[in-house]
Amino acid sequence: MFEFIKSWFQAEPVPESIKTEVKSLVDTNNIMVFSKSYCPYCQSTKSLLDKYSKNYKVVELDEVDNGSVMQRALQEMTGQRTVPNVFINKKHIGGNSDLQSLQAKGALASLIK
Ligand SMILES: N[C@@H](CCC(=O)N[C@@H](CS)C(=O)NCC(=O)O)C(=O)O
Repeated sequence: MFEFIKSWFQAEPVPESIKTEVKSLVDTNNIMVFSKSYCPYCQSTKSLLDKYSKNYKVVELDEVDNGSVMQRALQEMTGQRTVPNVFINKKHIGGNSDLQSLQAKGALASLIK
């Protein structure tokens, strides 16, 4: 048990290649969503984005090989560990609640355009 707790706190550093992969996804997609397929908050985010365009990029972190390491890279980059983790035009937006509040303020449409 102690070993398990120790390994949790002493996780391997995130490889540069994974950080580069995450940055590249953010840089090459106007709307980038890091998601998990079973996550209800992610579903809300995708439903909202669908109203604007189907043309956004989603990576389901639970369905790709390096998903958990990508999630750690995102935490290092943004301070946010949870999904969805949303970027619009390379800018970190935050999670579903952040996206929904932009929508409620009427600020999302202009951000996406
Ligand atoms: N307030 C957050 C809640 C997001 C959240 O709690 N997501 C869960 C998945 S449904 C999560 O990331 N849990 C940790 C994990 O999956 O590693 C938001 O609005 O995006």
